[in-house]
Amino acid sequence: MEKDRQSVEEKGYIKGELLTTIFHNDQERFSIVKIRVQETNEDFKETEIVAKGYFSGLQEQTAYIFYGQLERHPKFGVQYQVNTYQTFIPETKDGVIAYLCSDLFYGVGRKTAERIVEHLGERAISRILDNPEILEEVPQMKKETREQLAKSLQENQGFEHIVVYLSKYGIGLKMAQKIYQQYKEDAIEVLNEDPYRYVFDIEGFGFQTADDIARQNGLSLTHPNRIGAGCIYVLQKNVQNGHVYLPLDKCMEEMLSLLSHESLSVSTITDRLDELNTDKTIILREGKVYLPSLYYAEDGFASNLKRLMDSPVEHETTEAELMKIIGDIEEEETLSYGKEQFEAINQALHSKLMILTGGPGTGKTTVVKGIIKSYGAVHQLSLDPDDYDSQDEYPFILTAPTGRAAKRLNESTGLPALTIHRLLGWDGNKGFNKDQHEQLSGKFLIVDEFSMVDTWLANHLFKAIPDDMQVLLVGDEDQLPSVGPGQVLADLLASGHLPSVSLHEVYRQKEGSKIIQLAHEIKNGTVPSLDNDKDFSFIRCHEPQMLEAVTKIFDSAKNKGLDLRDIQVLAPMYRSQAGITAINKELQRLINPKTPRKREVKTKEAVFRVGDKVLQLVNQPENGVYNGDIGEVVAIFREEENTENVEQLVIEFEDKEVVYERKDYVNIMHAYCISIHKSQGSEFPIVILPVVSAYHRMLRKNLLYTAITRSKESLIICGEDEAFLRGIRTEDTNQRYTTLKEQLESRMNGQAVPDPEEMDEDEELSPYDFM
Ligand SMILES: Nc1ncnc2c1ncn2[C@@H]1O[C@H](COP(=O)(O)OP(=O)(O)OP(=O)(O)O)[C@@H](O)[C@H]1O
Repeated sequence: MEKDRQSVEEKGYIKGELLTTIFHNDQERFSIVKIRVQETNEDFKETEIVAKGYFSGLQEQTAYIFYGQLERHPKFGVQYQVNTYQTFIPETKDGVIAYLCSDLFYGVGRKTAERIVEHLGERAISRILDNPEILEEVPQMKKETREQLAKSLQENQGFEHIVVYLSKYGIGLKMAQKIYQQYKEDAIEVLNEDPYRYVFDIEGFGFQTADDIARQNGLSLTHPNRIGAGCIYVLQKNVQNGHVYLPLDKCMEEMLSLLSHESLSVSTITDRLDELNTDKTIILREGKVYLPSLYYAEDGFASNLKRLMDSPVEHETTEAELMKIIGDIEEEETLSYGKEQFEAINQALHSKLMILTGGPGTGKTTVVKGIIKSYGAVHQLSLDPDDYDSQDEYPFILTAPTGRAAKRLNESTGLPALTIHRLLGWDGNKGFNKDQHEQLSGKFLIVDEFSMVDTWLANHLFKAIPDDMQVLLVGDEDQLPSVGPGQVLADLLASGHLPSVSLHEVYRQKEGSKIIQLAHEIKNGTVPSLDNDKDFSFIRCHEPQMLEAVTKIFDSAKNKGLDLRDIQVLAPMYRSQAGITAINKELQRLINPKTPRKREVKTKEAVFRVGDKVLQLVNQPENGVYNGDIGEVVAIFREEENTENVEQLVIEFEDKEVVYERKDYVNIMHAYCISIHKSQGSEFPIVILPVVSAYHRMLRKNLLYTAITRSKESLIICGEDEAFLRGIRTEDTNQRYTTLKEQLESRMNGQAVPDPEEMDEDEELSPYDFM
């Protein structure tokens, strides 16, 4: 600290609190920010100043010391050009209060922080660290808050030192937190020894930052750690694009471009890749480079598929008895199953594992119900969950990858359904409770929306399926593949090793649905007519008129008395004049404008108001909310209005209310308009779909098909015919690199001899260790 103080006095500096970020370019890490000046040795008298420079991870409401020089901009006046900066650790009364009520300390709001300083003085932090019981002198502090604060302070003591150190390299508070969590007090030692380890161990730590630090520390550009980190970085980037592996030559090409240095040859990189493969940092097999988590996930999934396929099916009914059972169900349901549907029911009862596919309205749900009923009848099992208890568990497990898809499955079958994460007991930190050691209990598992399941989740799910369970995978292979890596459903179908039935005949069309007709025309590659119909309209407009068109349509739907949650705008991309961000802003202005009485909170990206429709962006099993859940802001509490003394935003989801604090606001966004990718697994009564040529990079057949099949009652496309027609003719040519088909093939042909060493490794590895 002494050394830092000296440098403060020697160099020009401004110490101050960051008020807002005016501009930020993520790629270049360049920001323009506004600072409230607290102290400076520069010739500057104003209380606020605009500073610009290359920062990463700056936090609003945090104090920094910026080193740089004043500049006079001809248009914007005096600005501060920042060369370096660091987070400021408080030593004054106000500083200690601000620090104590920052996001670092849960449950301490401004009032509590003020009381602490009032009773313990400016040296409060060191006094608490010396003797945590001193907090008992502070009135109105709950025992848990006192204990939590003392514990966090102890943790953060080491943390403060690391924050200051890392900030020299432009590493912000948030990233510093992640780094500290991983290495604790060894963080600095790791950084000095090998900054590239951060790329391996810390999610989101960029190769470029590690490279900058390594250069400053004088590490050679041909250092083996640099090549290793470059490889991991290239693989991680490709996993984000859905690939399970990278062909060696492609990996090499990307690494050469990333590491660009004249003395780095193909042979140096090849040698290094061999070493990385030997110590299992990567897996290199037959010219393919994998991250270990994905190699073992694919391998584990294929092994478990084979294990299940080799287990016998318990089914002792004669064909005649089965015919009778299905006939009785037809009578009960007052329908007659089509040929494909009958085949699907019959085959599912005889198969250990079966895939059921089909477009909208082909009767997938009808068949699922038929399968459950006939399985119940064959095995004389009641379908009523009330007839079971913890000793004798419910035999049917119905599950889906998202909360909304699970809810739909529950509504359409009338049986209990839950998300795969919940089924497997995911608790976020420790991973899944259910696995090969503690498997699921039940007799028949049905997984809906299987096209959304990625390689990692498929591996976890199948590990937990016991030998005596039958499995039905239901999906639509024409929809977008999973957001995570792999194309599990497509690969399983392409392998031809699993029994599968595809339903083609459309039943809902008989009720005259243009939406379903359009979906099937897209699927079959025929040119659809875009004439308006009772459940379909095409409103012609171009990009500049899009915001106006969407808001008008939205408004008129709302004026017809429809619930906000029933009208959904779906768009392919965030940025563009008619992108998701712009549409959300415009719809918020129309639907939920600012009023003097309406409470709101501001973040860097958005303003959230009471009444806003919002989307959850990540899985938070601890709160029971999952990526893709849609809710409404129902209350905003100021910090002085609750016992926790922190600002709170309350969001109501379908069956629960969840409280968000400022640090959680990054996990939500407005949901008037959401991306088509995020809408997978959900359905909405009314879908408004903007399609203009400005989206051309994204417009693909599977994307538009997914969007259209989200609408249940009414679909309104607005935009350009040509853009839409071109989009549905454009196949997604971004083939994902996967080896599931081959893995399965070799096992089914009896060629696979699993390496026992690798199998052991599989036991220890959790894919999420690598995320
Ligand atoms: N064999 C049949 N005879 C008469 N009606 C049927 C038959 N099969 C399905 N239907 C009806 O067709 C409609 C669509 O069926 P279902 O909901 O099962 O299809 P789906 O493939 O699950 O559709 P989506 O994917 O759009 O939810 C329903 O109203 C259903 O009752």
